[in-house]
Amino acid sequence: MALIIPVFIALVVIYILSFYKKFQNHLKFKYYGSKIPGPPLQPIMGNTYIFQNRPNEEFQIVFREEARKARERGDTVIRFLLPGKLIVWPLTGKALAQLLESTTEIHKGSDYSMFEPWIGGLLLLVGDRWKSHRKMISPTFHFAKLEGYFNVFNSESKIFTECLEKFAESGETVDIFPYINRCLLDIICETAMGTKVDAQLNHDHPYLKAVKGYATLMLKHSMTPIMWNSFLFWALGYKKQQDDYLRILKTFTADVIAERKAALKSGEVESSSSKRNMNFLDMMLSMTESNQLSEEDLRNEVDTFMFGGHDTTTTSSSWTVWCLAHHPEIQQKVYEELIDVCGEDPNIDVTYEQVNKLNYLDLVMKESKRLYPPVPGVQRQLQKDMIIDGYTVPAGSNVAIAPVALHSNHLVFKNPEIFDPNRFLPEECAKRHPYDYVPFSAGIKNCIGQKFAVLNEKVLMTHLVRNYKIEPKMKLEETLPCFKIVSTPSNGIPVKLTKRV
Ligand code: HEM
Repeated sequence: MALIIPVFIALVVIYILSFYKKFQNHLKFKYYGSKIPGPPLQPIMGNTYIFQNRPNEEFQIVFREEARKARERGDTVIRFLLPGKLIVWPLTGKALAQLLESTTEIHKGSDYSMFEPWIGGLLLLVGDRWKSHRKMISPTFHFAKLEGYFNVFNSESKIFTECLEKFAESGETVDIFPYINRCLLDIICETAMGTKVDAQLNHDHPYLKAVKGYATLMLKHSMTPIMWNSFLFWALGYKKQQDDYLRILKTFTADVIAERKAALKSGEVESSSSKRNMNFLDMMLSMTESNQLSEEDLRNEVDTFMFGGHDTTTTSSSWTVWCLAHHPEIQQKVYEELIDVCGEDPNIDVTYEQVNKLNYLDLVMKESKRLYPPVPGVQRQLQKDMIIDGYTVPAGSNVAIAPVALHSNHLVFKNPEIFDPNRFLPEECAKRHPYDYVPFSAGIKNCIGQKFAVLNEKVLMTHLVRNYKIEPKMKLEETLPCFKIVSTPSNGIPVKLTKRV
């Protein structure tokens, strides 16, 4: 009993000190932030007003607009100041180079704290653990392995086109986004985990609903200072929401691991004897058996792959469909190339060699990722002060790799709002700084699944475009990329499909 009062006082002091630390940071960020160009600051809330009372789908427009104004002033960086948080966006590939080429500034930004209880794998790791995990996982994406995934890419893409057939027959509008989402979840589970989940046949898959809910909660957290206090986060009911989503997400991946372990143990499936031929999960399982990886590391990497491997590709493929729907002449050119390279039969499997010959589709997909970057931005939290284009950005600030701003640079991409695949012809690419276009980020923490993602999307497109003519059922600007972890379309991807004969 006698201890209660001192313990209580100690807790109060710790609580006040933690606020004091935050307050000190706030003053530091305010001091440096006010010297970096950016939108006007309000006394305490800084730039919070830019995001308040705005629907999410307007955020990307606002960011592009602020970046455009900054460029017109001749600035190459822009800052956003929130209470206790300084965010700096380099606006050109050149200004971004210092961050992307650093081998030490690879810590994810403070917004990723919400990610931690969900996916603690490669994406969030740093230091020696990151290096050793990256080395272990890289063979999953060896080109010979990628070729081996083609069976699954083809068979799941065929189920996808079959699921759409009823809409072509009835002429009814279909929001193609959830169809792509389920197909790509099936693909990542089967290729990387060796497990069939048949999400395409089970439309209410709880995992997909939980991913969506968690992403929305994360975004709300990053934009709402009141949620940054863990007590208020709990008291306002957000912690319960978070825990409910986490339970679904974690149970799903735990089940995938358990099923694969059981199937291997019973001899129902056989893992390859050579590491080069193993799928991602079998390779991770063999590393846990030899104690190179803990059970927790294994679960974290599976969670990372599951998320990284389907939500990004879904968003990317969906925007490519939207671009094709709105540009019939470009769609026709893609179709002609497909017939030329893959032949007349729309249901025949496509091969690795054929896909590598689809040069025009490649340009189209690159341009779609420019206009609608699937990951609009990632943030790094600086460990040390960094000078970016003459401005001191203090340690603890967040610096963004922001394709949403870089890809709309009118000084690099003329008329950036226009969809023009020819921007990616080799002679055009040669005129730009390599970091002016970074949908998969760059440097040592770049996307490990980039090649997988591109091949997967290409195979999906070959099946869709060979089978159907796609028309939009909304104006281009009536569905907009949200500013979430990925650029989800605000009103889906509503299209009309007509069976090609
Ligand atoms: C169009 C699809 C994709 C896009 C646009 C994309 C984009 C990105 C971006 C922007 C990063 C962050 C890099 C950074 O912090 O600098 C990243 C990292 C990562 N991505 Fe992807 N990604 C895609 C597909 C995939 C796929 C299919 C997988 C796995 C199968 C995957 C797995 C990962 C992993 C594990 C990381 C963390 C890498 C590390 O930190 O070492 N991604 N991705």
